[in-house]
Amino acid sequence: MSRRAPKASIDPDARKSWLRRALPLVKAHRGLLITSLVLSFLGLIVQVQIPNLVRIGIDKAIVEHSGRLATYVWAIVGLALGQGLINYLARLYLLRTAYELEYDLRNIVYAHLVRMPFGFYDRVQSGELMSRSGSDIRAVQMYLSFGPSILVQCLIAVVAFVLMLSINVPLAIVAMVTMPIIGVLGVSMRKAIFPVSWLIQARLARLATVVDENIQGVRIVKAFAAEGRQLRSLAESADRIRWAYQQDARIRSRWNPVLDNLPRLGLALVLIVGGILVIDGHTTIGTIVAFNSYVLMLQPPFRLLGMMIMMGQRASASARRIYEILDTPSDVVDDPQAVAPRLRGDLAFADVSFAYPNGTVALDHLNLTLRAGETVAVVGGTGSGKSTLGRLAARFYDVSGGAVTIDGIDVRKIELSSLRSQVGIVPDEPFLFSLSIHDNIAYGRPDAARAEVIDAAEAAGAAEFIEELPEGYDSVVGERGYTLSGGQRQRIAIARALLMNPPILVLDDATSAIDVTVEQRIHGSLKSRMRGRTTLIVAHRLSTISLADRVILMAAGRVIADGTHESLLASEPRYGEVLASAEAPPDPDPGAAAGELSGAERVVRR
Ligand SMILES: Nc1ncnc2c1ncn2[C@@H]1O[C@H](COP(=O)(O)OP(=O)(O)OP(=O)(O)O)[C@@H](O)[C@H]1O
Repeated sequence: MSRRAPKASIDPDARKSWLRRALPLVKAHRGLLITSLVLSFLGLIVQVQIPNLVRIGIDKAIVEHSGRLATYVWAIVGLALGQGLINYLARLYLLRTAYELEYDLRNIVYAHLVRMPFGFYDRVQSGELMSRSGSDIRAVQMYLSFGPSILVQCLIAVVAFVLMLSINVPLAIVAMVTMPIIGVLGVSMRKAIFPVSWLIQARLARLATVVDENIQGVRIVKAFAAEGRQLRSLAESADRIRWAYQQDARIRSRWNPVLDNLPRLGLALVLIVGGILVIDGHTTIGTIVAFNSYVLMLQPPFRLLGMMIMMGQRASASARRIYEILDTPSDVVDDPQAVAPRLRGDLAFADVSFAYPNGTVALDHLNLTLRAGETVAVVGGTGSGKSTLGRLAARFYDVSGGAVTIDGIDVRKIELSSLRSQVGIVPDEPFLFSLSIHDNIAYGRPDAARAEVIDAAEAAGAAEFIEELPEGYDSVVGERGYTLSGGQRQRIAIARALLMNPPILVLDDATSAIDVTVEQRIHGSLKSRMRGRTTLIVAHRLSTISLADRVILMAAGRVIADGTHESLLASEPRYGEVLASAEAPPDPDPGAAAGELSGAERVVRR
């Protein structure tokens, strides 16, 4: 299916009101919107003619016997059919406008989200983002598309009132008496309901977060036998929602009977005043019947006024939240003079300092150079800044001080897409998509041939277990790849990075879940694949460190020692300490013989 780009964007001027900022989007679809509004106005004009025709039919054909009843009946049927057709078209165009607007809004928000830097995702909760890109977009869309249509429907009141005035002035005024009251009460009810419905939305979002965490974290919940606790937190959230819904029901049941019965009061008033007028010979029976219809016909638009005000309040709050995303600039963007060279792989950190957006200092005036083709293991205590090195090399974040360079070029001067295709990162908890294994490995190069995918899988030591799966490379892995063990997922992630053949490869604890014996087996192929490639390995295990030519030891965001494994072992007591704490205790693991540890098992062991 072809994808069309959004037809317009949101006005970037944050000083303007939310509606004015959204105007370019509405204008881009004005053809559809105006067609739907004109059609619904036409429909209303036809609709108000029907009671009038009933009036003439009763008065002429039934009371005065001066016309054929069938003529009026057919005319009414014809008008009703015409109105049905017009309403059908009006609704069709209105819904098309609504979904076109929603499509554009979704694409605008999503295009912005994918451009957001990592720091943004560190701050914002995924549940919150889901809600912004779901219900908030819908609330804005509803108001932009249905708002004008409700206004047009309210015009029916004006048209019908004019028509009633032309028939009988006093009775027209009587018929309209209850309408302003319905309007005012409708608005008051919505005002009373709005805070509660807002609370319901917020609590539903909270519940969604709890459910989301329960599902995402089900392995940890089960591993810690915390089902009871999780259920209690779920019940708490559900309870809060129940309370809010009860408040909503209380307000509605207080207001609705009044709002429902006011039109009946209108009918009674029309009957009594109209009845007197008929008895006195000032009007006809047909007029009373027609005015009855008008009283009933006019009531919904007046009630809609209240709804429109509420929709407006909700849309304004939703728009504010959406604009918050759109107004957050992406600080990691391409420099206008950025280049896209084929990199050799000389990677250098020159006096690099870096703090995460929350202020945590991760690197402190760090200096490190990796020559092209060199394999370096980074060792250090937890939180010493090892993983941060790879994230800065791929420019997931920008340094706070100093510079990261590749082949002497500052990474901020290299086009992001070029940089990221040439710096491959394999994290310790890789993310797999619920696609086939082939597609997961070929994620960075969707056009890769099956032979290349198999070759990468072989180098990563994944080919063997993949071939044993019932559908081999076409097996679809469960959501996030959870049908595979942790080590199997890691090997697929390594294959995914190797297939890209990047000149710089960062293995961030990427073999931590792979059983040592399996790791030993794939060492040969990994080593040959690392040859000629600059490889940075964040390592805890001796077996992994042995893949490297050189080892650096990190502490508190700095390099504190640099040398071969043997020289560090001999000269640097802190190196021995870090290794000892990482290696201990050797675990006589019955599962290890069969393969790797699953995610939950590893969590339990940690
Ligand atoms: N996204 C983040 N937001 C804020 N602080 C972070 C983030 N990621 C890491 N940190 C902090 O930055 C510091 C360095 O983290 P880093 O992940 O580089 O350490 P590490 O040496 O790889 O640790 P480990 O071996 O435990 O993975 C730590 O204090 C950590 O808490």
